[in-house]
Amino acid sequence: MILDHVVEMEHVSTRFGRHVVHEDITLTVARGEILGLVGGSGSGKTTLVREMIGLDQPSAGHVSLFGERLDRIGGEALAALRNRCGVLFQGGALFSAFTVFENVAFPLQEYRAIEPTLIRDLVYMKLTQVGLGPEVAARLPAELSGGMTKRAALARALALEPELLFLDEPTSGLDPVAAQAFVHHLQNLHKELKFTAVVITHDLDLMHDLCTALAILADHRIVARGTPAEVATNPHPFVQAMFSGERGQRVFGAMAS
Ligand SMILES: Nc1ncnc2c1ncn2[C@@H]1O[C@H](COP(=O)(O)OP(=O)(O)OP(=O)(O)O)[C@@H](O)[C@H]1O
Repeated sequence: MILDHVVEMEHVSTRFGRHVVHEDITLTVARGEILGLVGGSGSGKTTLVREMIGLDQPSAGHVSLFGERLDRIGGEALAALRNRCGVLFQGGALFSAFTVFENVAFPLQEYRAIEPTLIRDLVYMKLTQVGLGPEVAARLPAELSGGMTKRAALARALALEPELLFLDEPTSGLDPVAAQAFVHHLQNLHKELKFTAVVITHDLDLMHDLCTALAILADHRIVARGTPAEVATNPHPFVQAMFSGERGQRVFGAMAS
């Protein structure tokens, strides 16, 4: 069977001046998988994701999104590809002066010519999908709890029914109970909507419960890539520090030993 690759990065190197971030990275994201992108602070996770959607260009190598080489297409074609992606930024990043309704409606008004009544129905549908009641629609972001903010931001990221979802530390700032509920919700949505996702995370529970694959970024390269169970047994020192510690052992148990 030929795997359908949503993202393909080939021999990607990234430098900012003399500062080397990535060196010869080859990484694919298969349709339907939830790939956890894991690495230390400053290891280049965000930059890698920005390159996947053409917001940054690598210094060498190339990136394909939905089978199209990003270095070979123009602005309009790139915008069309980006519209097939949803992004959940770290911390939610809702527009603070807009209500939840207006935040979720924004991509629908911006990118699609849709009747106002249909927009209203779609917004309420998205809110239901992420587990928010209609009473939340009129609230401002400042009036939401951390968990509700994440859910509202997820509703906005899902507004255009993306094939590919980028989640930047989706559980950061949530207490363990809210984090677990959010991950559980993402799992159910993934079953229902069958999107592909790339998740930047440091959360071992999320890696264990949500990710179908992990890619570990260290020493400017992808040093491990595979199922969470495969990656947990990788001998690279960064991987071992992460998975063999007390918390890693508790979450991954026998997998990492
Ligand atoms: N536009 C830029 N100009 C110069 N340096 C940059 C730029 N963008 C990123 N960097 C540098 O590249 C490195 C990787 O940054 P990046 O944000 O991708 O890391 P990260 O793994 O996402 O970090 P964190 O987990 O802390 O968010 C950092 O040293 C950062 O300072």
